This record gives sequence, C-alpha cells and structure tokens, in this order.
Amino acid sequence: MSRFTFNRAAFPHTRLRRLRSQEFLRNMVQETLLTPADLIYPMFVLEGENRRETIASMPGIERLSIDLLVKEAEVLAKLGIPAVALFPVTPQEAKSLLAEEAWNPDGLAQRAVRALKAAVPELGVITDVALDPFTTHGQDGIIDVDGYVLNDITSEALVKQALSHAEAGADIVAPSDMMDGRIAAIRRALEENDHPNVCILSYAAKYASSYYGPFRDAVGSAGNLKGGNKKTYQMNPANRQEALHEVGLDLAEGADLVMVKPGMPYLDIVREVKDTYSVPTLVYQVSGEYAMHMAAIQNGWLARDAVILESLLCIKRAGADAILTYFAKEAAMLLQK
Ligand SMILES: NCC(=O)CCC(=O)O
Ligand SMILES: [Mg+2]
Repeated sequence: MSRFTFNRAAFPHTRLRRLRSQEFLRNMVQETLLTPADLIYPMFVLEGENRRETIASMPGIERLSIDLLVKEAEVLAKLGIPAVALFPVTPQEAKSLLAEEAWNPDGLAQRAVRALKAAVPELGVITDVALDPFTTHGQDGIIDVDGYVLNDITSEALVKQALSHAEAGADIVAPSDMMDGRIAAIRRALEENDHPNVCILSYAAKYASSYYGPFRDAVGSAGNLKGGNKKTYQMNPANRQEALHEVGLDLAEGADLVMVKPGMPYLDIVREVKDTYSVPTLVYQVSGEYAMHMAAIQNGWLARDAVILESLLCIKRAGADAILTYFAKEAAMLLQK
C-alpha cells in the first residue's frame, strides 16, 4: 500500500495543530511573552537646548538635547519602559588622545544623568563606559604610537569615567569597551567610593561586528575611526566558547548583568550564556539590525508592526532577560494596544 493512500484508521496520534486552532488556545500555551518591561531604549544626547537631529542611517531615531531628552523620558516611563541607555554625541573640540572629557563631572553624559534622575527618578539610567565618543581616533581606549589600544591604562580611565557616572546618579554603569579586567577595577572603585548599589552591566561578549555602522554615524565616531576596526579587543564573530569564557570572567569580577551584542546573528550565544550561567542576560539589538529592518519596512518588503515585535520576541525566546533596542518606544506602544 502506498504511504500516500488516505486511511482514516491511521490518524495522527498527536495533532499539534489542535492547540493552534483557536486564539485562546494559542495564547494559553504561549511560552514566551514580550512586555514593555523587557525593553531598554538607547538614546543619543546632544549639547545645546531644544535641539533634535535625525540620523540618516537610523530613520525614526534622533539625537536630542538634554531638555528634549527629559521630555521624551517622561513618555518612555509612562509606556512602562524600565530604563534608558545614554550615548553622548561629543563635540569634536572636546575629543582628545587621552579622552579626558569622558570623566568630566560636567560632561554631557553626566549632566544628562543628573537631569533625568531629577525629572524622572523611576526611570533607570544606564551609562556607556567606553572612550570611543571622546577619543580623536574613535577607538574605545588609549592608544600607543602604533595605534594599539593599551589595556591597563584604558582600564584606569574607565574607572574614572564609571565613577563620574555613579556620582552623577547613574543606576547602572555599562562598560562596552572589552578591556580585560575592567569589571574588577570598576567594582572595586564603586565599593571604595560609597556606591555599593550601582550595578555593572558588562558588555561581556561584544563582537567586532559590521552591524555597528549606523551607531558610529549617530555618535559621530565613524569619521574619526578612518576605516579602522576594533578587532584587537572585540571578539571574533567565529567564536562561541570564548564568549562563555568572557562572561565567566566578568561574573567572577563582579558584573551584575551581562550582555551579548549584537542580537539576531548571535542568538546561539545568548542561549548558551543563559543556559550556562543562569544570570540576567541582556541582548543589544544593534543599530545595523535596526537599519536593516527599517530599510525593508520603508520599502514595503516587511510588515512593520509584526516584524518589529517578532524580532524582539525571538531575542527573548533565545534567553534574553531584557533587550536594548531602538524599537523600544515603538514596541512598547504596540504592546499597549
Ligand atoms: N557601545 C554601544 C554600541 O557600540 C552600540 C552599537 C550599535 O547600536 O550599533
Ligand atoms: Mg572581557
């Protein structure tokens, strides 16, 4: 008898389609839920007042001066977004070889933190600890004569930067630089300077990815980098076991939360980090992922609302406890519907 012959007696013992046959059933057995509380909004901060600038490669995202940032933050908090991640756009004249502006107590990031915590105290503020917005060469650290990023000197600078953020009122400092040993150094400094409850979110497995391009336009570091790359400190996209090693070290050094970055091309790493360590694991859906989605959406090639929510739901399913995403505001609005 051909296996294609219809035979009522040979019904499938399991019909998985039964639980998909009605919406209430699909909702009842849904394994992963996305909520606004999962979404962290990265924001670009500008000098000046009442200033907003669009970013060509990130349609829908703007750089905002602090006064407008605060107004936007009030909206975000009402939407149920738990936290924002700040990225200052440093004026070219404030950049230097040693990145001293990074720990200026009255720097743009530090002022933005103070303004946000004063106006919207319930909204968590995450600061970026890295030198690339402040160096004339666009690298994340201090370089030697050959352009090599020096680990331990950079780490000392990062400690000063992280402390200045904590002094300004940051809830979470997030080193995104990938220097070895900087989590321990920052943790010690926070403890010694009376900030025991400031959290450290470590960009633990940050890959040297081509998906960061639009971000570098947004903060204005692309030109300074002059086509250079960050392969001597960020991870090789080919490596999986090394990511576990990186995360293990940062946890041992005192990180409270760890991050995998980028998101969608690295979801295998997210799953493995979550299963291995069972700690709060964040994912950054980076600027290039945002740009790809927006390009397809603007061409009418992908359905806007559905694809935004699917992209985030799948990152959560892979093991993310929260997601840094430029879609945070839009997704939170969609989820409230
Ligand atoms: N340190 C922060 C980033 O590098 C963000 C990358 C992106 O959104 O492409
Ligand atoms: Mg590391």
